[in-house]
Amino acid sequence: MIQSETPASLIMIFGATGDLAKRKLYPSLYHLFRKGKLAEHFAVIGVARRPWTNEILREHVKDSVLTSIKDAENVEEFVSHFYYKPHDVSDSQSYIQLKNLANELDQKYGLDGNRIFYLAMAPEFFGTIAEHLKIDGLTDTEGFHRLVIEKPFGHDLESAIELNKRIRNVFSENDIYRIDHYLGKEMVQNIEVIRFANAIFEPLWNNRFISNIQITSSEMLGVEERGGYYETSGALRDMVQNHMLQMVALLAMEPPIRLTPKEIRSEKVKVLGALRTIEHDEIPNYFVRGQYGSGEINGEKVIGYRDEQNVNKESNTDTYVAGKLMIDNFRWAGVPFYIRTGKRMTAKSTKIVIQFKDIPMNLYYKSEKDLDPNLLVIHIQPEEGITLHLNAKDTGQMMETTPVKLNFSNNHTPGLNTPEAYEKLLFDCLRGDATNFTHWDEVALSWSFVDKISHYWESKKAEFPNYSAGTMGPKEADELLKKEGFSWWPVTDLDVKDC
Ligand SMILES: NC(=O)C1=CN([C@@H]2O[C@H](COP(=O)(O)OP(=O)(O)OC[C@H]3O[C@@H](n4cnc5c(N)ncnc54)[C@H](OP(=O)(O)O)[C@@H]3O)[C@@H](O)[C@H]2O)C=CC1
Ligand SMILES: O=C1O[C@H](COP(=O)(O)O)[C@@H](O)[C@H](O)[C@H]1O
Repeated sequence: MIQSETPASLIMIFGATGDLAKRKLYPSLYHLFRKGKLAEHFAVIGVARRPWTNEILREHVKDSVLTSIKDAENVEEFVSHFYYKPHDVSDSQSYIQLKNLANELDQKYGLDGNRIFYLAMAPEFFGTIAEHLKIDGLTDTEGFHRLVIEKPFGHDLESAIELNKRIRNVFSENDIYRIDHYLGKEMVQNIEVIRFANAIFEPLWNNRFISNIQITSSEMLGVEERGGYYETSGALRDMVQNHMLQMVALLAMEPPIRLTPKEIRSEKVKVLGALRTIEHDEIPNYFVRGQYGSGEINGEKVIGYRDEQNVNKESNTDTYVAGKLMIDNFRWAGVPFYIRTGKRMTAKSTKIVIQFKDIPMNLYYKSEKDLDPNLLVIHIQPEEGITLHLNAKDTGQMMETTPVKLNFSNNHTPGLNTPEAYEKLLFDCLRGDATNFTHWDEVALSWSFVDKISHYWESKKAEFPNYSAGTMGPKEADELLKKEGFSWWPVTDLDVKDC
């Protein structure tokens, strides 16, 4: 049975003064509190370097909640559960003080020794913090101890293995919750339900009926203040290694025998393991990289990537990636999964388009127009919904066909307010449900796939910039599909208009 309330817990947020905590974690915790999903028995300790007090943190949390939730109520009561501890991540004394405060709050709120350690900090600190939590006794209580880790989980396979070793010395795999916030998105979670709860899709979900699958995640924003981080990452590590490959795995996996984290993960792992390995010189046939130059977004001039703050003037960093993935198994042999993601593109949109094969013959061959292929579009964001593109008879005397759409839109359902990804993920973690977090095996396979591409790219100088801000990426990305008789479905034309 699904628990509707979380167990008593102490949540310790490392990086409590940072951007992620303010924009995502506090509003999400507040939503859980307001919906009655957060147990009355909860306390939060915010941890960071700056010398704040409980009062300053509470004001900060209040501000974060009121900025993002207009009709927030009982905010004073919510923030009264928050405490702050200035901290030095490499000093044992600091952890001992933290432990004393945690033990005190355990008693005060009746938290049963349950603890969640949320590391909302730069990844270089993850290993050190995990080790200190154990050495300095913060995990010495009776209850559960869970470690929530933000991305990026390593920079490549080697660094990810190293990091994993360090945290696994302290926490078991079952207690490690590696966040991929796309797995908390309503429509990403819906992929599984659309596939496995509808008799009409699953029989067609294979290489006999599907011609190709396209996943686009485009952003209008540039790198903003994250130039320093992005220079070491690029779109391949920032988006493909995690979010894009996770969506591929959910679309391609076999039905799990049970809806348990273990069974679902095991099916996803099989997909990632079946990704065709692309060797060095073949990479240009499968992957295209791009970097934005100056251009226009919403009628405003914007600078190119190389002129952004903390970015090298001759940077070779990819801000765009398009690729063809082949899954070499019985179900998917021969079906390309095209992915593309980038910054400073025409629209903010994440969509999945499943294109079905053409019917064997067109009875309406006398018509001027070709029949449009059937498409199933899963709208991840900003609209949330699904659209099925069919052909129907055009009204009138003639037997002409016209494309029609069957739409379901979450955004247009009255009273339905989709929770933020972080709200769902925090709720799951508090309940001990790791389904929508990435298992180490998935992380390792994703890195080994991506490493081949990044090694190749790092060995070659790119002709950057190669797309203007405000466009859908370099022309090579169109050619990638054109040579196989396909083209990218334009994301904005596929929007859900009504339901
Ligand atoms: N922001 C976002 O939208 C997203 C962030 N992430 C990930 O979340 C993590 C946090 O990102 P973000 O909040 O943006 O980062 P910020 O730079 O905004 O915040 C970093 C936090 O770490 C604290 N900190 C830094 N150094 C130390 C130290 N030596 N000891 C103790 N605390 C320290 C800072 O506090 P102080 O300065 O007070 O010490 C601050 O609270 C990163 O791993 C990032 O990749 C992932 C997805 C999205
Ligand atoms: O993880 C990341 O995701 C965001 C895009 O997330 P979305 O929910 O807005 O689609 C991206 O901007 C960022 O660079 C990356 O680190």
